[in-house]
Amino acid sequence: MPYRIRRDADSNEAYLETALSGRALLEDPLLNKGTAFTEQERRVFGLAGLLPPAVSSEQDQLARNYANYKSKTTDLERYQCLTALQDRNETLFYHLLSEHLTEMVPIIYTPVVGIACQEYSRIYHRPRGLYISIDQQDMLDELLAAVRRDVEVICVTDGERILGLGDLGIGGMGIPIGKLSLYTVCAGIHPATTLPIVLDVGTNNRELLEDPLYLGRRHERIRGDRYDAFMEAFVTAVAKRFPHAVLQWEDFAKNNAGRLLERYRDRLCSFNDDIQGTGAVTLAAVMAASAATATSIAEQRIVLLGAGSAAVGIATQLVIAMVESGLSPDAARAQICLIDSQGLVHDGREDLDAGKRLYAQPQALFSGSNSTIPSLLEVVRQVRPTVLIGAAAQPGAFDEQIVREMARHVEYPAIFPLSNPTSRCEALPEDLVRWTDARALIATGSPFAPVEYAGRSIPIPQCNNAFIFPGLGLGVLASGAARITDAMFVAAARALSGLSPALADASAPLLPTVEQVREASRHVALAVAREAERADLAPAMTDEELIHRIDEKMWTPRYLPYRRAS
Ligand SMILES: NC(=O)c1ccc[n+]([C@@H]2O[C@H](COP(=O)([O-])OP(=O)(O)OC[C@H]3O[C@@H](n4cnc5c(N)ncnc54)[C@H](O)[C@@H]3O)[C@@H](O)[C@H]2O)c1
Ligand SMILES: O=C(O)C[C@H](O)C(=O)O
Ligand SMILES: [Mn+2]
Repeated sequence: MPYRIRRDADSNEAYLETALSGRALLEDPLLNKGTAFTEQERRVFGLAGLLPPAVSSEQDQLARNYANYKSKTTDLERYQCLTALQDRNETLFYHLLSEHLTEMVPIIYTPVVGIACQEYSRIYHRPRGLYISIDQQDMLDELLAAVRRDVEVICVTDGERILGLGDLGIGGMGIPIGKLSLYTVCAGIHPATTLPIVLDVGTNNRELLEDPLYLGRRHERIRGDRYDAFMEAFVTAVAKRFPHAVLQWEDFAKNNAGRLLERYRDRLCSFNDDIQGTGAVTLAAVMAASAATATSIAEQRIVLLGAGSAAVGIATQLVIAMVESGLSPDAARAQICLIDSQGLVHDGREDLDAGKRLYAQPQALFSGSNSTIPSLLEVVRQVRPTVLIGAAAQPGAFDEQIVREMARHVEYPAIFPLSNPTSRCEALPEDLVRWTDARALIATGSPFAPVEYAGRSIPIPQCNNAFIFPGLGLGVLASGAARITDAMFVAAARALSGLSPALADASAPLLPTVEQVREASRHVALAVAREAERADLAPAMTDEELIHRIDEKMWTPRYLPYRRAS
């Protein structure tokens, strides 16, 4: 690390000590304060002449950067404006974000990060994190060593399933960058300790392969043994260089997502966010909906559109929670219907993988159906679900007929179109409100403005794994947990659902707002740490000790005075 945080012996005030000076100091985004360097700091660090003469306060800089942001006319320009700030001054970037969460999180995260990934090779201006190609397998140790920082959280993708947008190759790098920014925004993890990585194994996206500006390797995706050997070498190198880091797998295509999770979950502290993080936030929303309707989770009849990473992750955690509330695993699974691109997952189908087969409904139950594989509408008609969840990236899939059919049988239908970005969402909240006369309990994957209906303004909560993974990582790091388990995600879900505004007022949103996410992450972290201890994966600590460790890890982005290291 090129710096240390110390405390003054007399005043006990924190200060930052660094040996960097001149341009090198201004060019390190973790250290740069730009025009806020004081006269004295400018003298001590050799900055004279390198900055305009006026000294700005942090507030002046916030005002200047916010005005600059406000002058942009498109979302992509807003994204570029914010990432440019991140690349020159991280403290100011996070300070500005923390004051405009509702406005800016949708820019650096879903939905706008999706456009940024699609346009990655056109808007590229500066590298961030690590880009590792499959032909660099024998250099992995070297590449990780060059990071020269103590990394605590890694987020890695191979770019094959970026949100609901498909294979974006190297452009997928926008996702690990955005996810790690959220670790800092939502849980205070210091940006110096995070590392985004894209593993470039090629792309099958024709448009990218033919784009002269494309920045990734220009070949089809490499699969099979060579892919697996590369992943194995990657994990081995990570475990050697950063043995205590949390490794988050993100936006891998379905087949690889599940396999990598299973292969590595017991080898190092790793989890798959699309499977487990999504499972937990959705479980929290279902728990809150159960409480709001004075029912138990074991009574819910759940229909999931999609049977991929997100859907299977959601189903897995619903089953754990239903079993905890008294059902047998078989009885719990019987209450969950998965629907994939062919239709209902049922036991008459021969095309099911092991993950789906577990949830196969008896085909005989659906004998009234017109087709051998019942459609979503037919399933809704037959099952009369209390909860309808979308994770299939099929915009408009929850159409008026389906939603009205569901709402005929259930007083407060819970409907969660979770697919991202907004362009992939299964239904628009304003339609859901209208079709159900505002009875629907709604939560969406991407953010939506409140819906105005019958003289009311109905806020739409966001059901996004961002309410889970930052707090989970924080809890793992604070407790020193050795592994990450499904039970930790269920604990996280329980903690999050405990903060649901709907517990006190059944008509309130099912989940907290993004403005409350830092507090939510703190609760999630404590619950995760407690579960780690219960499972003997972390040393025993009092609540007080744990909370102290969690709070100590939560960085608040503010400038410190600087002193020169001697
Ligand atoms: N809100 C969140 O926190 C969150 C988290 C993870 C994923 N997601 C979103 O969920 C979506 C799916 O992600 P995933 O990782 O599960 O992807 P995936 O590729 O693993 O799964 C997609 C699933 O959709 C099914 N599908 C495709 N077309 C269909 C159709 N016409 N009808 C029914 N099913 C169809 C596929 O068969 C597959 O089972 C993405 O849009 C992603 O952004 C949201
Ligand atoms: O990135 C998000 O907004 C959530 C999720 O991880 C996704 O892949 O859609
Ligand atoms: Mn994801």
